Amino acid sequence: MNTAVHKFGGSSLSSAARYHAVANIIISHCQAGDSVVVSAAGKTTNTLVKLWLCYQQNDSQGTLDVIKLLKNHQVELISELLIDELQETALQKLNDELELIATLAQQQELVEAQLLAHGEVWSARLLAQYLTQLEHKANAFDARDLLLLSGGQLQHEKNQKSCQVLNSEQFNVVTGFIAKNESGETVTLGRNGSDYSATLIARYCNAQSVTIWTDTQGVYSTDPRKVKQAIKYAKVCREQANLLARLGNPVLHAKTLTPLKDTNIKLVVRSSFDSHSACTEIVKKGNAKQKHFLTTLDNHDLVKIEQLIEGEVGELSQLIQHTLHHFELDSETYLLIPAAYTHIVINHLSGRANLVESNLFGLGIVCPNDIAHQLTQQAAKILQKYNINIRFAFSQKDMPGNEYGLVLCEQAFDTDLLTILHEELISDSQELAVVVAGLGNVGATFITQLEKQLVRLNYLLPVKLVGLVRSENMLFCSDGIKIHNWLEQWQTSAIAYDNKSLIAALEQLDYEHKVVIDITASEDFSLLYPDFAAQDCHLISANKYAGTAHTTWYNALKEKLYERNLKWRYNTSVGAGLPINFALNDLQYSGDKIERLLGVFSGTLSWLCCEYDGSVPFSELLLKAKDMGYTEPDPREDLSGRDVQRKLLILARELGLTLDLDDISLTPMMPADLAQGDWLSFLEKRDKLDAFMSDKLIQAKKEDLVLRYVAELNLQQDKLVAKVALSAVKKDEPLAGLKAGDNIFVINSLWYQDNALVIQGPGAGQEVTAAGIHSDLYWLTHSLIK
Ligand SMILES: Nc1ncnc2c1ncn2[C@@H]1O[C@H](COP(=O)(O)OP(=O)(O)O)[C@@H](O)[C@H]1O
Ligand SMILES: N[C@@H](CC(=O)OP(=O)(O)O)C(=O)O
Repeated sequence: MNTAVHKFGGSSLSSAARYHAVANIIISHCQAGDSVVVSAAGKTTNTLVKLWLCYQQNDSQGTLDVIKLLKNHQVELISELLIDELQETALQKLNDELELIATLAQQQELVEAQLLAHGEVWSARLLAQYLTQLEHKANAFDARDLLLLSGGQLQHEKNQKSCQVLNSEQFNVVTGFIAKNESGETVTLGRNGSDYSATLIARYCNAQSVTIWTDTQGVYSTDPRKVKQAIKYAKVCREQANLLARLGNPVLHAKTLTPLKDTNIKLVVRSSFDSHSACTEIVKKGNAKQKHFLTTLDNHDLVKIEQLIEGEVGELSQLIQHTLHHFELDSETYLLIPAAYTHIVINHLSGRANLVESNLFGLGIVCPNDIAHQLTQQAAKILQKYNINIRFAFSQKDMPGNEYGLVLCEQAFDTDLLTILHEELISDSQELAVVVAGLGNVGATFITQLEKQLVRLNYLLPVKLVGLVRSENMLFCSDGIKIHNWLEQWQTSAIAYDNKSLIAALEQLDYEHKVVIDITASEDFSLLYPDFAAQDCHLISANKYAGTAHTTWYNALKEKLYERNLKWRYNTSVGAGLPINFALNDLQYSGDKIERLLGVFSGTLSWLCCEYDGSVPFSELLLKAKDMGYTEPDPREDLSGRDVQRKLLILARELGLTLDLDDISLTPMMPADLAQGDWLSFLEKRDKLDAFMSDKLIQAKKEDLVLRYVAELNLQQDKLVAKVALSAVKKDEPLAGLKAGDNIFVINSLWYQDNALVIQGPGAGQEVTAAGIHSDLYWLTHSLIK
């Protein structure tokens, strides 16, 4: 049977609400037979360690206080999650256990590992009971019945047998972090060790995959809680993940990868807070680019050790329950030890260890071949510039293909400094993958222009065209599509398109940044934007649908993009390449307040209104425009004004207004009943349209006015005016002086009150629209290197 192992860390189980979320993930992502490995809820292990310290210091009041703290937390979880008999039994059991802990403490009989194990026992039991209460078959297992160590070595054969008790008919909720030794005593696998428990159980059960569910969406270039610009990596190779862990990074425990050696068990890190977001897959060597990482170490001591014995680092880590980093430099061996445990290590090594430096803070740099030295020097320079005293800086080859650098300093660096280091050391390593959807006139022109534009973009950041998408086919080439013969590649290598395959192809892209450029006019395609965001793709749209979708959907999309630090540009969805979005944003950023926005936003209706002078019936002009390709296939789509209404909504939202399409009054440029029926039936009734337009023109001429199809947003009055309609305008107004086919935007603001700011020019056309999309792509690329 294909089983999977899912591990939920303390951060995923910190409250009743989180247990509930975890249960939902299990119900939706796991099958019966899967194992769910859990850590202690929230910071329970830290609290248990505190209890152990009080006990050791004979602080009986402190011991009782911490027991009370543990009790309150567990009682709260149980009371919020379980009901009736299940709750009663669980509370009783907890009470008995806490009483026993208190008694053992009083009798000086507490055992450290046995005490620490309670955290995992409580969370496994509670989660299994909660799943049972939700009517799913689940059972809690104590890993001490599954994982045996003898002489510090895991007993693989025995453990494999023991793991056969894991049942294929239910969810098996297993305690992480703990195991037992040959004397039946509890042993722990080291702080953060539940990741290791999960991969061990996966190996023993022959599972297909291990998912480490945590509170970040994967493995990032640095701690995303500290650096907003941290880059989430789609793939990280095992060697680099291991090195990162050995430098003390908490996202994966250092031993996690050991059980996966020589197996094809898939390992992913994903968020239990956002279970649909793209994750990080930890892959075998050669299946991912080498990445750049920064990791920090807090308050460590540097100790020189004589003649390190094989396996001793492991033993010492076990002794202090923390991963220890060791390295050799100038034929000396050094150990980096969390300062609180240095005395234990030095005592244990009785005379073979000397303290070299104490209370150091460190920056670890994990990077591709041959640049660790350069990056370490660069980091040291930056730190010195910020008055950080450096005690030690070196770089090392870890194993073939892996390098790292370590800078040890006297002071801790705050998140601002880490952000600067990230910007200076990591940014250069990034690449942007471009996927273009929609290969019509504008799409094809965009790609032709891209060949030249890449030279400019690559100056900022390496940019590669990796995907082309049409409604029925798609072409993905993760190393980059050769632009000069993309059509040939398309013809030989494009595969059938469907939404699922597109998302899977985006997920596979091993790039720091990805962008989907939507040059389709498809509403269905725009509905995939949240999925693109979940795959960490930036968005550039010429398509207007997402920008004018219902507020709830639109806001949820914006929120999702914001959370992931993703950008969305849609410069060409209004006015093709005209910089109207830039202008509105720029004015607002510089403190201006827009009071009125007026304009002609449709090239087709602009042409029709400018050309129509009554000398020929309006419908004749309309058919001419259709023949010249100026209109939609059914020109009534243009006359309906819906497209203009959408554009006005996009601009209104750019001004921060919360509007929906229905909030913009729309009067089409034709009698309402002409919208019904097919094109031929419309042609039969074209006289009606001619009479409608002729009336409007006669009336306008009488008042010495001209006709324009106008979109208006007026924020001056108490009540917002947002409307789209045919209007008669004065001949000396900017709207009147419009060139046939052009768009015009007239902006009145605090600074442009009487004399409006006017942007005018072609609002359609493949060259200018494609160039407008390039403007967005350039902006995005530039924003990524900042
Ligand atoms: N490069 C990184 N990528 C992701 N998370 C990181 C990284 N560096 C540090 N972290 C930290 O690791 C934490 C997850 O580890 P941990 O707290 O042990 O989770 P859990 O309780 O799920 O085991 C994150 O909250 C994050 O702050
Ligand atoms: N509860 C243990 C083991 C563990 O792995 O926890 P977490 O998955 O929360 O890092 C600890 O705090 O060390």
